[in-house]
Amino acid sequence: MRAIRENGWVEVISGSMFSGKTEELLRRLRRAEIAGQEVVAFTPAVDDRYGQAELGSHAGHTWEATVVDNTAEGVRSIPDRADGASVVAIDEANFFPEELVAVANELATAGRRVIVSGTDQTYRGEPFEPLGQLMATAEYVDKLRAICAVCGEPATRNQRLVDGEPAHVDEPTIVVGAEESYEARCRSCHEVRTD
Ligand SMILES: Nc1ncnc2c1ncn2[C@@H]1O[C@H](COP(=O)(O)OP(=O)(O)O)[C@@H](O)[C@H]1O
Ligand SMILES: Cc1cn([C@H]2C[C@H](O)[C@@H](COP(=O)(O)O)O2)c(=O)[nH]c1=O
Ligand SMILES: [Zn+2]
Repeated sequence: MRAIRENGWVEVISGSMFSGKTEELLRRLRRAEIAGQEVVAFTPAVDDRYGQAELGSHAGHTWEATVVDNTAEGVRSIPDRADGASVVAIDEANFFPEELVAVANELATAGRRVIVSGTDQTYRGEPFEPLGQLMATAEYVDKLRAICAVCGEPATRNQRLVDGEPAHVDEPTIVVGAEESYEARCRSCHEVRTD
């Protein structure tokens, strides 16, 4: 006979910007709370779009969160700060370093339900780590699509715009922003300047 084990696991919610990742994360957290589970949420210090200590969606919904430095040290502080919570949520994972992969898996191995959300592609259309590694090692992955701002087809890509024009390939990878500097686009409509 097999022993009963209290397994934890990692769930990843990914996809383009505006695809509903944060709305989906908040939905899962609301349900966990209704089930009487202790929930803790973390957000990186770099993402100040919605104020400091909350997760926020483009539609304006929020959830109280602990702000963590987006450094290896900050990520390593998550298990201690998660205390006894059985559900650990991490939003905007694309701003965290690769140490997040080990920490998420460590928490799951210790029996926690870990829900990680973040966009999986840079504005260049490349993998946005650590999402690639998280998606590969997670038990559950949901990749959401937004609506392409140009043609209305399902959007999987992140269009960065500078003064209304496609951003150049040599720009920094990390630029915090929302509607003022990004659009969701499909593969055909996505553009990166190379001149
Ligand atoms: N191009 C778009 N496609 C779909 N939803 C959009 C788009 N632009 C704005 N939205 C809004 O964004 C909301 C999703 O916000 P959010 O959960 O914060 O997305 P994400 O976390 O994936 O960036 C949608 O419910 C909708 O109200
Ligand atoms: C594509 C891309 C995005 N970012 C930033 C822009 C936003 O602040 C977040 C994504 O937020 P969302 O909740 O998924 O809407 O990431 C970036 O810094 N670099 C990029 O290439
Ligand atoms: Zn399109």
